Amino acid sequence: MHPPDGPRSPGGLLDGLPEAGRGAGLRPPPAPPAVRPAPGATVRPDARPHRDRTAPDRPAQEGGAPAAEPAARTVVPLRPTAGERAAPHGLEPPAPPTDPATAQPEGPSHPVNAQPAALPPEPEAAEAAGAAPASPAATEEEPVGYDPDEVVAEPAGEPAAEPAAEPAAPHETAPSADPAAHAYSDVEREAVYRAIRERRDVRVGFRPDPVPDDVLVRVLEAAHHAPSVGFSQPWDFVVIHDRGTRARVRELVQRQREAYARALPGARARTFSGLKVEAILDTPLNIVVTVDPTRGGRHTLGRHVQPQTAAYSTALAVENLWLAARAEGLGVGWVSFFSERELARELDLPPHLEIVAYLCVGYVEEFPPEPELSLGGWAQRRPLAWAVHWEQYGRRGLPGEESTSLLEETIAGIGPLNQRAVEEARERQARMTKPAGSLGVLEDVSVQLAGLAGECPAPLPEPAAVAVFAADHGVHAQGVTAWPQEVTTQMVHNFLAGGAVVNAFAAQVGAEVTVVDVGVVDDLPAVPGLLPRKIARGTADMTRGPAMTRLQAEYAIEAGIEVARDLVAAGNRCLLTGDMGIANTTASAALVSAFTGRDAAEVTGRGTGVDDAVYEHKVAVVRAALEANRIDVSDPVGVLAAVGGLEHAALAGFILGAAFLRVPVVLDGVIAGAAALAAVALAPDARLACVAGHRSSEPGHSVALEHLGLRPLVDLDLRLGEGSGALLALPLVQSAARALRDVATFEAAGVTQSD
Ligand SMILES: Cc1cc2ncn([C@H]3O[C@H](COP(=O)(O)O)[C@@H](O)[C@H]3O)c2cc1C
Ligand SMILES: O=C(O)c1cccnc1
Repeated sequence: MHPPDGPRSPGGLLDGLPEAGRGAGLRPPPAPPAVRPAPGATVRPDARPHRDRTAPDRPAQEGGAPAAEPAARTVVPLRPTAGERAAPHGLEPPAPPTDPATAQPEGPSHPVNAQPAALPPEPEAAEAAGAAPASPAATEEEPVGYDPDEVVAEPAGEPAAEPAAEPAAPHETAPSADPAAHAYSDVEREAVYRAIRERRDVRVGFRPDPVPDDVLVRVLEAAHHAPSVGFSQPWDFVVIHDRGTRARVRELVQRQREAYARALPGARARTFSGLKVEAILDTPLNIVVTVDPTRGGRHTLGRHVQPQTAAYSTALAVENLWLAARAEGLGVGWVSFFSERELARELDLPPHLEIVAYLCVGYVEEFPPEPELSLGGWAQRRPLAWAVHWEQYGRRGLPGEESTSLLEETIAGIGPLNQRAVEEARERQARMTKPAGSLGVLEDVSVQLAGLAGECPAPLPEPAAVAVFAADHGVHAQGVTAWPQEVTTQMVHNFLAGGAVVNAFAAQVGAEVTVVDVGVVDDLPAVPGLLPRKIARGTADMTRGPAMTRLQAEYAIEAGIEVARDLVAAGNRCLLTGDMGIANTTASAALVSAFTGRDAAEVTGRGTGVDDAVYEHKVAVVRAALEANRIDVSDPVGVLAAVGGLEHAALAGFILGAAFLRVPVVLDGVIAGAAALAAVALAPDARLACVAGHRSSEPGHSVALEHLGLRPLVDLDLRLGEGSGALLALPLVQSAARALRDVATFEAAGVTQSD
């Protein structure tokens, strides 16, 4: 599946990002957040340390809507901006630090195929960089004996090994000024980090060779030295060689695997069918790791408020076992496709035990350089920078970097198409066995996808995921729709039960449906498939002032960015927009009018279907909302806050997130079009990641598409939303990509070209 110009790296979240795209300037700092909750319960705490918390509250307008005028904002300088950094998420592996004990790696890690940033270099590299080689003492084998006293002081109190280069006993060493005096030698540390880096969940390529008893004891000793809550050591290890037992366990696993496969959307199911999930019979032994949640008696220190810490402790034992196994050259595969009770019965375990892990252990032909699921395209490694927050969740940045908001970082990372890939794609289209231009708009789509991915041909845009952002609208109170507000909640339940149009279309084209609650009035159940990201219980009535506070709009945008990141990290290569929110065509019309300058009457449609009288009223409501708020298109977040919905803001973030990740985003109807106007106002190059799935019959949608310069792929008088139009376009986008990838050239197929 490599492009014709030779092998490439496995392809990370940010691979192919043209450097030109990294330095896009930041917008001027957004105007200050008016830190006030909207009427109704504000669900997210409305403050962050890096945002201005001192902005005085404004008196609420009648109806409780927050005031429009912003107060002064504390601007936190960004040093450097994400765009100025050499590689915000580490396109390069880190340069070897000269002293890994103290030096910070220069550059963050490659998101997929390099060492994590915190991990020092290979031993050779460390030595080449001037690190001291190991003394012979360091390589002498220590007997691995079990000393309970050692472990009582876990984990911080465990005696640190003396640096190998200075073999003096700790009590003889003069107090050192160096706080890292107890660090291991470079070589020892590298060995620790190497085991962590190269540990793999192995499922293929096991050898039948038996595992010698002494090796197995060492590995189990390592597991047994794990930290545990209240030093309860709640684990046990059942070592299984018996082939009959393993064959029966494998049958249980097979059944679960089949049930899981049946629940997968098409594209996922295809990838999954090629994935191995267990090596129960391929390995010479299996180890069942159990937890006894009662071990240690009634008063186990630390467990009484957090009973789950017993299982956590046992998981730590599994990790110790796994790392030790890696050092011994043993592969370990953790099988989780089983019903715990079924397996416990099969293994005749005492009923008070629970199973934490079922491990397949054996020597391997090789350790894959990356997780098998990453190499197989199932999921990708999240960059460390996504996971590190300073002082408060949401303030991101790696140590040594200035923290930045997700929105600022995302905007700064959105760039133009990769021109080399664009030209290669155009040139290839001209050589494909078809008359030039005969695939019409699909040729442009294929070129866009190549430019976006930075490689020609682009990866196929599958698997694909539609995110349906759901929220309610204060403007519903103005009587702009025939449907009661509770239909938003009811439809969310319908989506989750698989009964809506979005589900039917997604099933047809093999896409996954994720519903995101960013602002539904009602409480929603915690169920798989629903992401709870409620920012507020609906917006305020925009005819009386801003629909949201600025901070709520920012939170919603960031929620959308996060959803895009998560879906892409989970292996999706194409995102689709979806929406649900009774009355959201009214907010869409206001946004389209605000961003395009067109009159309310030109951009307001009948939504779910309203009669002439309600339609006239709806136009007047849109106009009133635009008059009640200060509209400044140079401040897109402010516009979203004024007349948008929480789902519009989240969709804008979702589009920005896709553009940042250089993954195509197929837009649905008027709600997505309105959100895309905001996204493109924030980052003009975000448009390059967008494919207009269809043209809805809402007039505001055509206006938005025209303003965005996007040509819709499907035009079928749809006016539903939910993601329906985007899903219908998905096979077209995928076909465009596949044609560029698979169609032979005239030279290759021996077909004569026209003169
Ligand atoms: C049963 C039902 C299912 C829907 N699915 C999408 N929408 C669409 O219609 C709503 C917007 O239209 P308006 O602004 O006229 O209220 C949104 O929820 C949108 O997703 C639906 C609407 C209804 C009633
Ligand atoms: O065209 C749309 O996107 C649309 C129309 C009506 C209701 N919801 C969405």
